[in-house]
Amino acid sequence: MSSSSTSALEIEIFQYTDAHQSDFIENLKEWVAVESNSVQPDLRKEVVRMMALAADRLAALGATVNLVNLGSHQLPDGQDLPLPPVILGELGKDPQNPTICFYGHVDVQPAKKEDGWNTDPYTLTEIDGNLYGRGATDNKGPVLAWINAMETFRALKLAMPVNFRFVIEGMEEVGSLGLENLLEEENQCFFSDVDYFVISDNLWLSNKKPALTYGSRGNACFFVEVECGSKDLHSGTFGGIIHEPLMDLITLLDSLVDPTGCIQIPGIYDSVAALREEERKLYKSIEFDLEEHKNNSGVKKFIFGTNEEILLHLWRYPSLSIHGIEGAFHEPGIKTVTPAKVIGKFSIRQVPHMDLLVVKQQVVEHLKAVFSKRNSPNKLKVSKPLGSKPWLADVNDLSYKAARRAIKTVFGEDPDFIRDGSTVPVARMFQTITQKSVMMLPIGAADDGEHSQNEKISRHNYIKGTKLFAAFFLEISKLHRHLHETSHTETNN
Ligand SMILES: NCC(=O)N[C@@H](Cc1c[nH]cn1)C(=O)O
Ligand SMILES: [Zn+2]
Ligand SMILES: [Zn+2]
Repeated sequence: MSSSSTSALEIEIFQYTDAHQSDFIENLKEWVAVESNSVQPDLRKEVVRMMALAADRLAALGATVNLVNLGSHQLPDGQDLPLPPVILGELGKDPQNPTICFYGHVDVQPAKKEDGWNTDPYTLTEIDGNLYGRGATDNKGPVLAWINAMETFRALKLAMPVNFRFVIEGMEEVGSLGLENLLEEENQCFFSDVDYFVISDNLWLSNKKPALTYGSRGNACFFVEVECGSKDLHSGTFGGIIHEPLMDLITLLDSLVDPTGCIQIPGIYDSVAALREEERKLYKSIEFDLEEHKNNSGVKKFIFGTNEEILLHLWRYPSLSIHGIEGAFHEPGIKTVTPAKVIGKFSIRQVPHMDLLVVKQQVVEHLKAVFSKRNSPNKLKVSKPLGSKPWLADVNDLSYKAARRAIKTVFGEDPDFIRDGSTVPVARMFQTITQKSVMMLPIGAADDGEHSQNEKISRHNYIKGTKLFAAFFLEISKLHRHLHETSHTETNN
């Protein structure tokens, strides 16, 4: 449905988009077919191939594309592995137009059919209006939707209403390695004329209602390692007479959070920004369907029972999750061995105004204190391999106004204004480094299953997302020009 204020130009653009749905879906099929998994080193060549495909598509639109080499990084075994290049692309330099920098990533989380997928994760498959495949929503679909919107203007021979800049990376799923340095280096060059940053790498809060995102949590990832010696031991020969590393580790992991979700590390909540009354009211007014969210998760019961508590704990309080134990036996069957070294992996989602250095110190002190009570002779090591800060935007920025109007035009309703419990490290990087406006404009629905089995984007969201981006180009162009004409007139008077 389109609102009554849809212009003739928008109608022409939307009709083109509808008529070319199959082409746009074919493009997504081609991208999903590339197993650009950035987590597994032996698939790095596929990430590099994916970057080249994305660069070609931008170049076909007439963009100048630079594949920037980021050097290499060290794997846990000490081996050096080249990082995939980052795409810096640009199209348009009209001084009358606003310059929008779009960020996206084309690497994906790992996926195997045997993990429980109903279809091959690398063959985009449409079932009941949903397009299933790894990366369909995170993040290949949204990146292509932006490109489709540009392609529509080009195909209809319409003047581009904005200047485009692109940052497309291939290491987002492992913490955007190497990106921050590049952004700092390019701040006065590539980013110098950017007015607005737009990121489309998160989901709506609802399965059906569009959203605009003005905040995301950061993340501090921790490894806690316990080692008793250089080799695994037979539990019949040594069990009961040694301090087993896995027992030490389980005690340490068990000490982190209580069953109400409250983090047990002393001091961790000390600097969390106090909740303001307007904020509480805002949460009350958001249309959030707790039952729908529960169904999307597949679990029977959440820790919290009200919308407000759930949103507070997802968006503006820290949370701690345990992700795995390296070195512990995890295959089917029985193995009566005690591992010599185990590494527990957990992360703490950061909110304003937590400080990563302070958090690390609190974690280390807590783990050491718990460990010392066990009188274990084993070696304890704690490290923080990755840390990203939270991000919070000003919803009065012009880009939010433009996006809100575009959403109303395309979806016929106002968006929810939401924060995101997950982390898009680049949002905070753009904001801190460039001091420019950053907005997250998601097109995926809450049930898209990012990082999960049977990830999808619906045909509806992919196509409407394409229209949304096109409508956004027009709205931000209008508002930006108006603002600059007004300020120019004021200066002259
Ligand atoms: N859609 C964004 C996303 O899923 N981001 C990851 C990024 C991350 C954070 N810590 C390590 N990686 C997320 O888990 O939030
Ligand atoms: Zn993503
Ligand atoms: Zn992701």
